[in-house]
Amino acid sequence: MAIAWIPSMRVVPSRNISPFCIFSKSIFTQPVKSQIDQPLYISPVNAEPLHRYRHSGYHPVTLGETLKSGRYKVLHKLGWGGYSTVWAARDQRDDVYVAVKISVAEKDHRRETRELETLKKLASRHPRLKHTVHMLDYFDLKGPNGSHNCLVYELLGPNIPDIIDARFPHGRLPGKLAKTIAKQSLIALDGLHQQNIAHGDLHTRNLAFTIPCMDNVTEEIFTKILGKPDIGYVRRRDGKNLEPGIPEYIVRPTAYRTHYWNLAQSIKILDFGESFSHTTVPQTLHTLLPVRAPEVIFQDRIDHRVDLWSMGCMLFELFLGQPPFDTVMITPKILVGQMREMASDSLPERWQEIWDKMNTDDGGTAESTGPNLQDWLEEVYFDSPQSPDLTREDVARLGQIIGRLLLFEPSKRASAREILDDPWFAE
Ligand SMILES: Nc1ncnc2c1ncn2[C@@H]1O[C@H](COP(=O)(O)OP(=O)(O)OP(=O)(O)O)[C@@H](O)[C@H]1O
Repeated sequence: MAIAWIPSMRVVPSRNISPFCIFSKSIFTQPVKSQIDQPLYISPVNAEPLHRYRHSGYHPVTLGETLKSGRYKVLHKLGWGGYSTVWAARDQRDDVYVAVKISVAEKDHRRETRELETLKKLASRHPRLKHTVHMLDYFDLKGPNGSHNCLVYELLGPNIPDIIDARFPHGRLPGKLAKTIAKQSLIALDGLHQQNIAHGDLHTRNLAFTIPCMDNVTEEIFTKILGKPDIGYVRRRDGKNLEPGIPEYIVRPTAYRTHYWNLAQSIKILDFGESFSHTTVPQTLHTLLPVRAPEVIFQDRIDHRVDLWSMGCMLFELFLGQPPFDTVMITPKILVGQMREMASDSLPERWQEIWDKMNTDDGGTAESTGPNLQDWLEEVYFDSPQSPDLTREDVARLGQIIGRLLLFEPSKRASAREILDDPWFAE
């Protein structure tokens, strides 16, 4: 059955939309009396789309339920993505708190297989990589929407955008913290590349802070630290019972009470759903569009150096608080137009024909007239309402470093190790 989803706080008449609505319990929105009196549909903010709870979609989870024959007790929601919902749980066998990622039940398990293979490879490495999430267990879960692969990870904290939202109102990390995070992500990437693993989807949402160990605190205190779960009940408008695949309620991911820990903690890279090695190079890569390497867009051969382009974009965002390329309404053509301004080299001859076709297909041309990388960095950094804590020289050197990564030609990009060896990172 089709269930509509409205990705905002907009309120619209339900007649043409959905047999379901979400009744707020204080929570996603202020309670709206007319939700009940009139047919309104209000969507929660920052929660997974309800319509994906169907055959081959998400698994409906109830707080307090246990998974894997009573072993993992679900306590809170940590996040969600296009392919999974992720839950904080107590491992009742080993007495530790963990994160359980429950994948959608698509028939094509290629993505989960890739993630699992990479994580197994990383788990077998001793010592384990310090800045890469550790997988602790995995299992299959059968539910009303199909069979789901579940990966159990060490519990991590908020990701970079979460921390910026919670702690840095001007949208930018302090320079020193940005440098620490940049260094740690480069160490992680260097370690992955040395293992012949490409991440394939590096962006700031996939960098999470480690948190202090909470294994000895009670479930009650644990839930307090994560914040009381924010729940919106799902009801059928016609009053009939929900189908088994639809969750009784949707939980909004924890907003983490970030004042409980300091940010001197380190970060780890997560989400290996797009990872590959030279033996499993994927046909297509679904890297987030604004950090997608040009060779992916031009459907050329790809290798681990796609990560170096994404790392260039990520460094830009870490220090400046915004990505180098537009994230709104972006299309591959607009993106390549912007890349041509920022990249330190010109578009390789072998892609010229595809580029010309991109431009003639819809009439317009995307030759951009924006600033180059160095001008753009300075403009974004020094025109911000946040007072600068990097000097003009720092910003110039950062620009040089990013310029060694944002190169169309993958073979010219500096490796993660070479960037780490730049004296600016040693200072
Ligand atoms: N180990 C963990 N500890 C805490 N939170 C986690 C952990 N793993 C994932 N999360 C949270 O869950 C969210 C979704 O996880 P992940 O990105 O792995 O899922 P996905 O379905 O592959 O997402 P995407 O659509 O971005 O590829 C993350 O952004 C993060 O907030």
